[in-house]
Amino acid sequence: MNKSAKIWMNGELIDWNDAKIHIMSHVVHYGSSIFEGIRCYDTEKGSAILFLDEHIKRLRDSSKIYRIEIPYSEKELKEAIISTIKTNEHKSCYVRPLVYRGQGALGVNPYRASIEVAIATWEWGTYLGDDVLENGVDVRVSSWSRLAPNTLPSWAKAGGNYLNSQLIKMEALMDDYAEGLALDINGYVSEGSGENIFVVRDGIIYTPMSAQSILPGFTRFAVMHIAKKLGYEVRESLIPREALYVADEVFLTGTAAEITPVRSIDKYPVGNEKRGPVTEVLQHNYLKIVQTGEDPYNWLTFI
Ligand SMILES: Cc1[nH+]cc(COP(=O)(O)O)c(CN[C@@H](CCC(=O)O)C(=O)O)c1O
Repeated sequence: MNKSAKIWMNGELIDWNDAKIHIMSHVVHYGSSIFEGIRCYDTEKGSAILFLDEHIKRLRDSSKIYRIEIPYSEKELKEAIISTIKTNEHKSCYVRPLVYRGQGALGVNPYRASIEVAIATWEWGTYLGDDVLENGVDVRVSSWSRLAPNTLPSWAKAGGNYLNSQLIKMEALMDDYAEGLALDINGYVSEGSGENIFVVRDGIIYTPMSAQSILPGFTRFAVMHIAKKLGYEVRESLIPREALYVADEVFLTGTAAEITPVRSIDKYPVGNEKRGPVTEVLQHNYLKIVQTGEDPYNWLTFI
């Protein structure tokens, strides 16, 4: 992992190696954290954070769902993020704001634990490996379902949700796949351990509905917006597992994953087993924004 000089913790910028928490923190025992994954890009017009306002709002939403009172305003969090990026002298980086329940008293009851806030930044290349944005990845359908509705809320980006993601990821890696795709409890396609998914068939672009145990991602939003602007029909719909096997194209989207083509699923080849034309044009339009800084949709915050 590419360490940076400083991590912001509760208002202070401290050395990376000193950014520690107590073992008796509630979060260590009960997974009581919420977080965001944000990218700052070194665009031709300068460094810019993609979807900053949206990520901070989703962090706020996650805190509301888990009844966590974040002790900083959205403005203060944004300023802290920008300050941390600049202190660490990043031109581009990945940003991880984290809110967690600290010390106080153990036991499930979270209300007696303190609320702590940290912001880490580091340089993080392509999420699923080098050259995958062009060559794609091999994935499998997981034997683990995505979170069941009304159990762990998938719209909250909470640490505990990623225990399900870890099971999906470990199972995929054990069989030499780059990623696992989970179905929802009804057997319809949901999402990857850390990404949303899109399926292209006969020129129509499909993606699971936001109520199908997914984290409704901003990259998913961006891809849907760009696709509609380009004249594609985009459908949020139930996608049966077998649709994956007869798709013309499949790709994953996420802040870390960006737009990653899928070249095979459960050893079934997808299309020509490489990035398809629809995936390529969407990837080109998405990356053009973060590379050139030309921002027709006002998604960038220049710092
Ligand atoms: C479960 C999940 N689903 C969808 C997405 C896509 O959301 P968005 O980034 O807003 O387009 C992410 C982001 N995954 C983040 C964390 C990855 C990690 O390993 O940690 C990310 O991509 O930053 C998820 O974790």
